[in-house]
Amino acid sequence: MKILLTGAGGQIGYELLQCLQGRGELLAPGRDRLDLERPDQLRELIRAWRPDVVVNAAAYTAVDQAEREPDAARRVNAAAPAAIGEAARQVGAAVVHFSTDYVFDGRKLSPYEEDDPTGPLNVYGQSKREGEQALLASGARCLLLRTSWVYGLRGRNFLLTVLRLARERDSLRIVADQYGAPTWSRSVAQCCARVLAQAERASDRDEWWALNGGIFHMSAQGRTSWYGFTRSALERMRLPRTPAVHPIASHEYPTPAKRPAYSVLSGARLEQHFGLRMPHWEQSLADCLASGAPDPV
Ligand SMILES: NC(=O)C1=CN([C@@H]2O[C@H](COP(=O)(O)OP(=O)(O)OC[C@H]3O[C@@H](n4cnc5c(N)ncnc54)[C@H](OP(=O)(O)O)[C@@H]3O)[C@@H](O)[C@H]2O)C=CC1
Ligand SMILES: Cc1cn([C@H]2C[C@H](O)[C@@H](COP(=O)(O)OP(=O)(O)O[C@H]3O[C@@H](C)C(=O)[C@@H](O)[C@H]3O)O2)c(=O)[nH]c1=O
Repeated sequence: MKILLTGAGGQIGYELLQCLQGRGELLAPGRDRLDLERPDQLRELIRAWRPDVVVNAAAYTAVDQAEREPDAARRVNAAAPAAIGEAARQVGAAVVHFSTDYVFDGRKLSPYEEDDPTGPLNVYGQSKREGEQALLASGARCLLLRTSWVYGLRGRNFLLTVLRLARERDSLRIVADQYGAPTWSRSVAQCCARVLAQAERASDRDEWWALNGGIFHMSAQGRTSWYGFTRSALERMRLPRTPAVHPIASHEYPTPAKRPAYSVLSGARLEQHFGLRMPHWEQSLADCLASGAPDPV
C-alpha cells in the first residue's frame, strides 16, 4: 500500500509514522516540502505520486490563536482537506483524516454519536467541521476519525503544559467544569493503523471503503475534567514536590476561544464496524507516563 502521510512531526503524525513504517511505501514530507496552505502543492503531489491512501494528520491546532487567525485556520483545516479530497478522488486514493470533539457545542449530557448535530463554539472547531464537510462532499473514499484531548510525551499538549507548570509553581488552577476524554496520541495511531490493516486485507478494497467510510469517533473510554486529568497525572508522576491543584470554573480561566462543557465521544460505531475499542483514559495515561521521560517543554 502506498501511503502519503502529512503532519508526521505532530503528536498523532509522529506516532503514525512509527506504526506505518515498513507497511509498503510511505511518503511523509515535512511542511518545507508540502505546505498545506498551498493547495497547488497538495494536488500536484497526489496526482504525481498516486498514493493508495492519504493520511492527513496535519492541522492548525492552536485553539486560542485561531480566534485571531481565522483565515490561517481555515486554509489548513478546511481548504487543504478540500484539495486533498478533490485530488484523491481523481487518482482513486482513499483519505484518512482527523477531526475533533470541538465540533460539538457541549450541551449534550451523554456521549456524542457520529450523527449528532455539530455546533462548534470556536474558530478551530468551525474550521475542522468545514474540513469534514469538504471531505465528505469531495466524492473521495474517506474515513474521518474524530478524537479528543490528545496528549503524549512530545509536542504541544495539556499534559506537558501542566507537568511544566507543576515544576514551576506552588499551586495550579485548573478548570473542573469541562468534561471529555484525554486520549494518548499513540493509541489513536495504533487504532488507525489497525483500521488501515483491515482495509489492506480486504479482498475488494473498493467495496471495503464503500462499506466502511464516513465519520468514526476514536477517543479514549471514560471521561474526566481537565482538573481530574491533572490530578491523575500528578499523582502518577510522583514529583519530588507536588503543587496544590485547585478546581475552578471556566469563567475563572478566561480564554479567547470558548470550549465545550462536555465533549465525550461514543466509541460504539468504531466497535461495531471494526471490532476495535480504545483503551480507558486512565490506563493510557499510566502507559504513556511509563513509556519514557517527557520532552522538555
Ligand atoms: N491535539 C488535540 O488535542 C487534538 C487533535 N485533533 C486532531 O488530530 C489531528 C492531529 O493533531 P495533533 O497531532 O495534535 O497536531 P499537532 O499540532 O501536534 O501537529 C500538527 C502537525 O501539522 C503540521 N502542520 C500545520 N500546519 C501545516 C501546514 N501549513 N503545512 C504542513 N504541515 C502543517 C505541523 O507541522 P509543524 O510541526 O511544522 O508545525 C504538525 O506536524 C488534527 O487533525 C487535529 O485537529 C483532534 C482532537 C484533539
Ligand atoms: C494551562 C491551563 C489550562 N487550563 C484550561 C484551559 C482550557 O479550558 C483547558 C484546556 O487547555 P488547553 O488550551 O491546553 O487545551 P485545548 O487547546 O483546548 O485542547 C484542545 O486542543 C484541540 C486541538 C482539540 O482538538 C481538543 O480536543 C482539545 O484537546 O484547560 C486551566 O484551567 N489551567 C491551566 O493552567
